[in-house]
Amino acid sequence: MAKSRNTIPTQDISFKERLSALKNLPNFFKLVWQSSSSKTLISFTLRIFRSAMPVALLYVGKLIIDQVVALNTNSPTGNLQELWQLVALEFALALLTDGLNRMINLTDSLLGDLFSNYTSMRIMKHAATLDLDQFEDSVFYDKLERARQQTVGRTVLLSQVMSQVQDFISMAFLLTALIAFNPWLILLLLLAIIPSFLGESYFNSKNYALSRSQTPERRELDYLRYLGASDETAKEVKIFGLSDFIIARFKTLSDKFYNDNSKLAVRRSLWGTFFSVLGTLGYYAAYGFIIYETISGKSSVGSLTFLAGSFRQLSGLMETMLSRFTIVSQGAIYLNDFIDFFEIKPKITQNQNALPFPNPIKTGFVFENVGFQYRNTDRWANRNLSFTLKPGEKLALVGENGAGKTTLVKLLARLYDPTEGRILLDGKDLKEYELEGLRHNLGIIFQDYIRYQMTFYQNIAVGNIKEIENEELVKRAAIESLADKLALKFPDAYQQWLGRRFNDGVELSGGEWQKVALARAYMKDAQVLILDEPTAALDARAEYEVFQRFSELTKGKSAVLISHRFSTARLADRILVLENGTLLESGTHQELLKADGRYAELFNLQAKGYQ
Ligand SMILES: Nc1ncnc2c1ncn2[C@@H]1O[C@H](COP(=O)(O)OP(=O)(O)OP(=O)(O)O)[C@@H](O)[C@H]1O
Repeated sequence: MAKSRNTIPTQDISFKERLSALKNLPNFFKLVWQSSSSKTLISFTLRIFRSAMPVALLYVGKLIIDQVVALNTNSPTGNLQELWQLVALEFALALLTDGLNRMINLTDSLLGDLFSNYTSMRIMKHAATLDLDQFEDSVFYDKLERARQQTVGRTVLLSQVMSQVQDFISMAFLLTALIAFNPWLILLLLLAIIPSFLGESYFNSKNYALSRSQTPERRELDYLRYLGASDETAKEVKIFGLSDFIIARFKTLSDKFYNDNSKLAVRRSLWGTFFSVLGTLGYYAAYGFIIYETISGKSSVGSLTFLAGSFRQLSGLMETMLSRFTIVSQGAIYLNDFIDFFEIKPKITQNQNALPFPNPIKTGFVFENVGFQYRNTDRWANRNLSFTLKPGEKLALVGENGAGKTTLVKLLARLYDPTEGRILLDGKDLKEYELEGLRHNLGIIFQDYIRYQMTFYQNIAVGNIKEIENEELVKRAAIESLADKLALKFPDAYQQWLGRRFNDGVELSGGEWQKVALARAYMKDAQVLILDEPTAALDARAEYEVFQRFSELTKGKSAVLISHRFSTARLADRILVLENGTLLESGTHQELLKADGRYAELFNLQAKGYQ
């Protein structure tokens, strides 16, 4: 399992790289704004008000203390009424601060949810445009996985950036006050904070590099978690007694994960403690200095509390802002993955002046020396394939496992484009036609069709989702594939939930699922019907009936049947025998038997089994 994985090297991210990643922030805010412009605006406005609160509170506090001292020393500036007014003002400011905090948290969390939903949808939308080939690339998959993580993780980035702006304004207020008193205090402040900032930024880049290098393992952990505890895998895991094997692999991986992470966390914590001591030292040096100035009569007691409070708050704010800067810039680096994902473009596209799919097809499909290699392999899944599929013709593809039958169908549907040679439709390259038209005109049921954990009705309607409201069509498709009898057995008839994943779902047998999947092929008025081993799970009677139906229903249409059962294949007008991706023989059942080649050999082998 581990061998097949691509490993991503642990790279350190330099300060410069992190700074340059900040250029992703405008794009990020564009997405936030698109998620909800009103909530973004509200959050921003609330934070501006909130940023003025610390200095206002401290200043009112200073005025209160000066009043108290004046009243105690019977100074002429003492005024009891003013004192109580100030206390009431401070009380109101405290209430307002609390209210603003709550409103900010609420807006951020709502905005975060909207952002997460919006970006999840954007990811699904973009993923749908990409090629099958791209999904089979593990580097792509890692990117998709990291982009997916962004949809949740980035909501934190959102409030972090907003808080940064808020703290910046608060800091400007406090700094003005501090500079007015003594600019040297600022120097002390910086000296106390810079080591802590450098430390934070160093460890954040280490964290990012580590977490990035762990993406393949994280995917494997998720997969193992799914294997070890899911309804779809439970049966086989039990029968083969795989649980210990899966858990052992999980443990090895998760232990390695834990060890790598904990080493870094411990180092980070030790250095963090050291830097925080430096910060505290800086604060007390400044505090001592302000006390000295007050004792020597250069400033009032109120000013002492104001300055000490400002200094403490400023040092706290700066520290938070600096360490938040590294979090924000790190978050911005993660955004690279997100933005990268959206920059992946599909290769299987259509031209601007693409031709509409012909209706009806006139001369049919022609494979001209078609060859295809899957990504990251030197093996040819198909090679030197030349044959035609005429309108109205029924073609059967036979051949041993791995002979290239399914690949041929995928090429026909342009899920992949040929590596060499070309496929023509009515004399023109398939690439010149509109993709949607092509896919709409092919009714394909793959052997690994999806068993949707949805209703029976929806399971059929997915064959032509535009017609989901067309009840008559769905029911007719069910009748045509012989799936309609299932509805009679279900308590909820067509609205019966299928599969066990959700409440009240009914599980079907393999053959029953196959009938449901077959109904999808009849949902569209496709010109070419392709069934990839459509009857493998059907019993003998059902198979016979399905094919009777199929022949009736596809009259005048082209059809491709992939089957390992020769009783099925022999019904075709022409049979293509594939071996190692190439065309070995072709002809009618009788012709091929007469030729006494591979087809005859395989046919007789199967017939013998029935004797
Ligand atoms: N997604 C893929 N990536 C890489 N190789 C693949 C992929 N799918 C199939 N192959 C390889 O391509 C070859 C042809 O596979 P294909 O699925 O076309 O065979 P098939 O004739 O349909 O087999 P079966 O009868 O078992 O369904 C096989 O050797 C297989 O290993």
